[in-house]
Amino acid sequence: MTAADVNLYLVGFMGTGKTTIGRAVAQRIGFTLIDSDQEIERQQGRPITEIFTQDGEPAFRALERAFIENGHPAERAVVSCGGGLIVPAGMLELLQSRGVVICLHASIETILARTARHRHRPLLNVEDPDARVRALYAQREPIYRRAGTMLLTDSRSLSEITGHVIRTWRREAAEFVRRHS
Ligand SMILES: Nc1ncnc2c1ncn2[C@@H]1O[C@H](COP(=O)(O)OP(=O)(O)OP(=O)(O)O)[C@@H](O)[C@H]1O
Ligand SMILES: O=C(O)C1=C[C@@H](O)[C@@H](O)[C@H](O)C1
Ligand SMILES: [Mg+2]
Repeated sequence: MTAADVNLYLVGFMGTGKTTIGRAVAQRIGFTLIDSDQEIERQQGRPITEIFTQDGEPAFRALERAFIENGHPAERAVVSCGGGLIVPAGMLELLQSRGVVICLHASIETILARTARHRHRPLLNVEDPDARVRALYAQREPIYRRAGTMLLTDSRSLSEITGHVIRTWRREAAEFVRRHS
Protein backbone atom coordinates (compact mmCIF):
# COMPACT_ATOMS: atom_id res chain seq x y z
CA MET A 1 0.00 0.00 0.00
CA THR A 2 1.26 3.50 -0.72
CA ALA A 3 0.76 6.44 1.63
CA ALA A 4 -1.69 8.01 -0.81
CA ASP A 5 -4.09 5.07 -0.31
CA VAL A 6 -4.14 4.82 3.49
CA ASN A 7 -7.59 5.06 5.07
CA LEU A 8 -8.46 7.98 7.32
CA TYR A 9 -10.66 7.42 10.38
CA LEU A 10 -12.28 10.48 11.92
CA VAL A 11 -13.30 9.98 15.53
CA GLY A 12 -14.54 12.25 18.30
CA PHE A 13 -17.54 13.20 20.37
CA MET A 14 -21.00 13.82 18.86
CA GLY A 15 -21.10 17.14 17.05
CA THR A 16 -17.35 17.60 16.59
CA GLY A 17 -17.91 17.60 12.82
CA LYS A 18 -16.84 14.09 11.76
CA THR A 19 -19.55 13.75 9.12
CA THR A 20 -19.24 17.31 7.82
CA ILE A 21 -15.43 17.35 7.73
CA GLY A 22 -15.26 13.77 6.44
CA ARG A 23 -17.35 14.74 3.42
CA ALA A 24 -15.10 17.72 2.59
CA VAL A 25 -11.86 15.76 3.10
CA ALA A 26 -13.01 12.82 0.96
CA GLN A 27 -13.96 15.18 -1.85
CA ARG A 28 -10.59 16.97 -1.74
CA ILE A 29 -8.42 13.81 -1.74
CA GLY A 30 -10.65 11.75 -4.04
CA PHE A 31 -11.49 9.06 -1.46
CA THR A 32 -14.82 7.36 -0.85
CA LEU A 33 -16.63 8.76 2.18
CA ILE A 34 -18.22 6.24 4.48
CA ASP A 35 -20.10 7.36 7.55
CA SER A 36 -20.45 4.44 9.97
CA ASP A 37 -23.81 5.68 11.27
CA GLN A 38 -25.26 6.04 7.76
CA GLU A 39 -23.81 2.71 6.61
CA ILE A 40 -25.24 0.82 9.59
CA GLU A 41 -28.64 2.46 9.03
CA ARG A 42 -28.50 1.47 5.35
CA GLN A 43 -27.53 -2.16 6.11
CA GLN A 44 -30.18 -2.44 8.81
CA GLY A 45 -32.90 -0.58 6.91
CA ARG A 46 -33.83 1.39 10.05
CA PRO A 47 -32.58 4.47 11.89
CA ILE A 48 -30.11 4.26 14.78
CA THR A 49 -32.76 5.46 17.22
CA GLU A 50 -34.78 2.35 16.32
CA ILE A 51 -31.77 0.02 16.66
CA PHE A 52 -31.23 1.44 20.15
CA THR A 53 -34.89 1.11 21.21
CA GLN A 54 -35.52 -2.29 19.60
CA ASP A 55 -32.18 -4.08 20.21
CA GLY A 56 -30.32 -1.94 22.76
CA GLU A 57 -26.98 -0.13 22.71
CA PRO A 58 -24.77 -3.29 22.96
CA ALA A 59 -26.33 -4.57 19.71
CA PHE A 60 -25.49 -1.26 18.02
CA ARG A 61 -21.87 -1.45 19.30
CA ALA A 62 -21.62 -4.97 17.83
CA LEU A 63 -22.78 -3.60 14.45
CA GLU A 64 -20.11 -0.89 14.68
CA ARG A 65 -17.44 -3.49 15.39
CA ALA A 66 -18.58 -5.64 12.43
CA PHE A 67 -18.50 -2.55 10.20
CA ILE A 68 -14.90 -1.82 11.20
CA GLU A 69 -13.78 -5.45 11.03
CA ASN A 70 -15.14 -6.24 7.59
CA GLY A 71 -17.77 -3.78 6.42
CA HIS A 72 -15.75 -1.08 4.68
CA PRO A 73 -12.97 -0.73 2.06
CA ALA A 74 -9.39 -1.30 3.27
CA GLU A 75 -7.99 1.54 1.15
CA ARG A 76 -8.87 5.01 -0.16
CA ALA A 77 -11.71 5.58 2.27
CA VAL A 78 -12.46 8.38 4.70
CA VAL A 79 -14.46 6.80 7.49
CA SER A 80 -16.48 9.16 9.68
CA CYS A 81 -17.02 7.12 12.81
CA GLY A 82 -20.02 7.30 15.12
CA GLY A 83 -19.28 9.26 18.28
CA GLY A 84 -19.11 6.22 20.56
CA LEU A 85 -17.44 3.81 18.13
CA ILE A 86 -14.02 3.93 19.81
CA VAL A 87 -15.39 3.63 23.35
CA PRO A 88 -15.53 -0.21 23.66
CA ALA A 89 -12.18 -1.84 24.51
CA GLY A 90 -10.07 -2.73 21.49
CA MET A 91 -11.88 -0.55 18.95
CA LEU A 92 -9.26 2.20 18.87
CA GLU A 93 -6.46 -0.34 18.35
CA LEU A 94 -8.49 -1.92 15.53
CA LEU A 95 -8.78 1.45 13.76
CA GLN A 96 -5.08 2.20 14.29
CA SER A 97 -4.16 -1.11 12.64
CA ARG A 98 -6.13 -0.08 9.54
CA GLY A 99 -5.11 3.49 8.93
CA VAL A 100 -4.64 6.99 10.28
CA VAL A 101 -6.88 8.01 13.17
CA ILE A 102 -7.61 11.70 13.74
CA CYS A 103 -9.75 12.90 16.62
CA LEU A 104 -11.84 16.04 16.20
CA HIS A 105 -12.30 17.94 19.43
CA ALA A 106 -14.63 20.72 20.56
CA SER A 107 -15.39 22.36 23.89
CA ILE A 108 -18.47 21.27 25.80
CA GLU A 109 -20.17 24.62 24.99
CA THR A 110 -19.63 24.12 21.26
CA ILE A 111 -20.89 20.53 21.42
CA LEU A 112 -24.02 21.62 23.27
CA ALA A 113 -24.70 24.27 20.64
CA ARG A 114 -24.05 21.92 17.70
CA THR A 115 -26.17 19.05 19.05
CA ALA A 116 -29.04 21.12 20.47
CA ARG A 117 -31.19 21.23 17.34
CA HIS A 118 -31.06 17.52 16.47
CA ARG A 119 -33.21 14.63 17.63
CA HIS A 120 -31.53 11.78 15.75
CA ARG A 121 -29.05 10.93 18.50
CA PRO A 122 -30.72 8.33 20.72
CA LEU A 123 -28.37 8.92 23.65
CA LEU A 124 -29.61 12.53 23.77
CA ASN A 125 -33.33 11.74 23.54
CA VAL A 126 -33.71 12.15 27.29
CA GLU A 127 -35.35 14.70 29.56
CA ASP A 128 -32.15 16.68 30.13
CA PRO A 129 -29.92 16.26 27.04
CA ASP A 130 -27.42 18.89 28.24
CA ALA A 131 -26.73 16.94 31.43
CA ARG A 132 -26.38 13.76 29.37
CA VAL A 133 -23.87 15.43 27.02
CA ARG A 134 -21.84 16.72 30.00
CA ALA A 135 -21.79 13.28 31.66
CA LEU A 136 -20.82 11.42 28.47
CA TYR A 137 -18.20 14.05 27.59
CA ALA A 138 -16.54 13.71 31.02
CA GLN A 139 -16.70 9.93 30.84
CA ARG A 140 -15.24 9.70 27.33
CA GLU A 141 -12.69 12.50 27.29
CA PRO A 142 -9.79 10.25 28.41
CA ILE A 143 -10.61 7.85 25.56
CA TYR A 144 -10.67 10.57 22.89
CA ARG A 145 -7.47 12.08 24.30
CA ARG A 146 -5.49 8.96 23.46
CA ALA A 147 -7.13 8.53 20.04
CA GLY A 148 -4.42 9.87 17.77
CA THR A 149 -3.78 13.46 16.74
CA MET A 150 -6.44 15.74 18.18
CA LEU A 151 -7.59 18.76 16.19
CA LEU A 152 -9.50 21.59 17.82
CA THR A 153 -12.58 22.68 15.89
CA ASP A 154 -13.95 25.51 18.07
CA SER A 155 -14.38 28.72 16.09
CA ARG A 156 -12.47 27.35 13.12
CA SER A 157 -13.97 27.34 9.66
CA LEU A 158 -14.78 24.09 7.91
CA SER A 159 -12.16 24.79 5.21
CA GLU A 160 -9.46 25.49 7.81
CA ILE A 161 -10.22 22.23 9.65
CA THR A 162 -10.39 20.30 6.36
CA GLY A 163 -6.93 21.58 5.35
CA HIS A 164 -5.50 20.71 8.75
CA VAL A 165 -6.97 17.19 8.63
CA ILE A 166 -5.53 16.58 5.15
CA ARG A 167 -2.03 17.77 6.14
CA THR A 168 -2.10 15.56 9.25
CA TRP A 169 -3.36 12.54 7.27
CA ARG A 170 -0.57 12.96 4.65
CA ARG A 171 2.14 13.04 7.32
CA GLU A 172 0.73 10.16 9.34
CA ALA A 173 -0.10 8.00 6.30
CA ALA A 174 3.60 8.08 5.34
CA GLU A 175 4.49 6.93 8.89
CA PHE A 176 1.77 4.25 8.74
CA VAL A 177 3.24 2.80 5.53
CA ARG A 178 6.77 2.84 6.99
CA ARG A 179 5.54 0.98 10.09
CA HIS A 180 3.64 -1.61 8.05
CA SER A 181 6.25 -2.35 5.37
N1 LIG B 1 -16.28 23.74 12.47
C1 LIG B 1 -17.60 23.89 12.50
N2 LIG B 1 -18.12 25.13 12.58
C2 LIG B 1 -19.46 25.32 12.64
N3 LIG B 1 -20.38 24.32 12.62
C3 LIG B 1 -19.92 23.07 12.54
C4 LIG B 1 -18.51 22.77 12.48
N4 LIG B 1 -18.36 21.43 12.43
C5 LIG B 1 -19.61 20.91 12.44
N5 LIG B 1 -20.54 21.89 12.51
C6 LIG B 1 -22.00 21.70 12.58
O1 LIG B 1 -22.28 20.92 13.76
C7 LIG B 1 -23.31 19.96 13.52
C8 LIG B 1 -22.78 18.57 13.83
O2 LIG B 1 -21.79 18.20 12.86
P1 LIG B 1 -21.62 16.69 12.37
O3 LIG B 1 -22.95 16.05 12.16
O4 LIG B 1 -20.65 16.70 11.24
O5 LIG B 1 -20.96 16.04 13.68
P2 LIG B 1 -20.58 14.53 13.95
O6 LIG B 1 -19.27 14.59 14.64
O7 LIG B 1 -20.67 13.74 12.71
O8 LIG B 1 -21.70 14.05 14.99
P3 LIG B 1 -22.21 12.53 15.32
O9 LIG B 1 -21.17 11.88 16.18
O10 LIG B 1 -23.47 12.72 16.09
O11 LIG B 1 -22.40 11.82 14.03
C9 LIG B 1 -23.73 20.14 12.05
O12 LIG B 1 -24.86 20.97 12.03
C10 LIG B 1 -22.53 20.86 11.42
O13 LIG B 1 -22.91 21.68 10.34
O1 LIG C 1 -21.75 9.06 20.85
C1 LIG C 1 -22.44 8.05 20.61
O2 LIG C 1 -22.45 7.05 21.36
C2 LIG C 1 -23.25 8.01 19.37
C3 LIG C 1 -22.97 8.91 18.36
C4 LIG C 1 -23.65 8.89 17.05
O3 LIG C 1 -22.70 9.17 16.02
C5 LIG C 1 -24.33 7.55 16.79
O4 LIG C 1 -23.40 6.54 16.49
C6 LIG C 1 -25.15 7.13 17.98
O5 LIG C 1 -26.14 8.10 18.15
C7 LIG C 1 -24.30 6.97 19.25
MG1 LIG D 1 -21.75 11.95 12.21
